[in-house]
Amino acid sequence: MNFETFEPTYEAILAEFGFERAADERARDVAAELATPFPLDRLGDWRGATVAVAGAAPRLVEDVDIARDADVVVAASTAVDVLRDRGVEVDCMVTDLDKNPETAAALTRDGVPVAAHAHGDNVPAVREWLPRFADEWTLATTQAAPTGPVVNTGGFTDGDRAAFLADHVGAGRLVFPGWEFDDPDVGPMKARKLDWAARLLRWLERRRDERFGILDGRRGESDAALDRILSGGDQ
Ligand SMILES: Nc1ncnc2c1ncn2[C@@H]1O[C@H](COP(=O)(O)OP(=O)(O)OP(=O)(O)O)[C@@H](O)[C@H]1O
Ligand SMILES: Nc1nc2c(c(=O)[nH]1)N=C(CO)CN2
Repeated sequence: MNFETFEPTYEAILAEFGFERAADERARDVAAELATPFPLDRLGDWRGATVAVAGAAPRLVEDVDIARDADVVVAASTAVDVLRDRGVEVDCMVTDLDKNPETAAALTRDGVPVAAHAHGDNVPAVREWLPRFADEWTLATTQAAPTGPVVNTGGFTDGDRAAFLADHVGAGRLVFPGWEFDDPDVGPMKARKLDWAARLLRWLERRRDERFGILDGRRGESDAALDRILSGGDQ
C-alpha cells in the first residue's frame, strides 16, 4: 500500500488517539537521519509464499506450529522471542522498539531484517537504538508520509504493519499465529490499538479478497468503521 491510500485511515487513527501528525513527522525525520535505504528485495522473495504474521498474544505458544509450517515468518515485537525460544527462526521482525529492542538489534547483526518504526511517542528509542542496529538489515518505517530511506507500506500496530509489509511485497497466503483481539489481559489503550489492528486487517483482507480466520466475529464492526473512513475514496 502507498501512503496516499493509507492517509485517510491514518488521519482517523490520529484523531481517535489524539496523536499529532507533526510529532510523527519529526520522528520520521530523526529516523531518516539515522537509517540507510533498504531495497525491499533484501527481505527475500515472499511472492506467492505462505507468510505467518505472528502476533504477541499469549496464545502464540499454542500456535507455534502455524509459524513453523509457513514458508516465511514475520513476527511482531515480543512474538520473535516466543518463537525463537521454541525453535522457530523469524525471517523479519516488525517493532516500534518499545519492549525488546535488544532482540531487534541482535537480529540485524545476524543478518535478519528488522522493520523499525518511528512515531511521535518513541523518538528517544529511535535515537538510542537505530545507531546500534546493522544498517544493512534495518528497514526504517513511518506511519506518516515516507521520506528518504523511511518507508510506509501501511498499518499501525506492529502486527498489522507486518501484514501490510508482507502484502506489499507480494505474499501469497497470510496466516496469523498469536492473535487475540479480545484478550482480557490487555489494558484499555492496548485494547483500542487492537481494535484498530482488526480494522486494518479487515481492510487488507478485503483488498486481497482473502479470509483471515482471526477476523471471524469482528467483520461487522470493522466494516462499519472502514466504510465511514473510505467512502468515496480508494477502497
Ligand atoms: N492479545 C494481543 N496482545 C498483544 N499483541 C497482540 C495481541 N494480539 C495481537 N497482537 C499483535 O502483536 C503485536 C506485538 O505485541 P507486543 O505486545 O509484543 O508489542 P507492542 O510493542 O506493545 O505492540 P504495539 O506497540 O504495536 O502495540 C501487537 O502490535 C499486535 O499487532
Ligand atoms: N504516535 C504514536 N504512534 C503509534 C503508537 C503510539 O503510541 N503513538 N503506537 C503504535 C503501536 O503501539 C503505533 N503508532
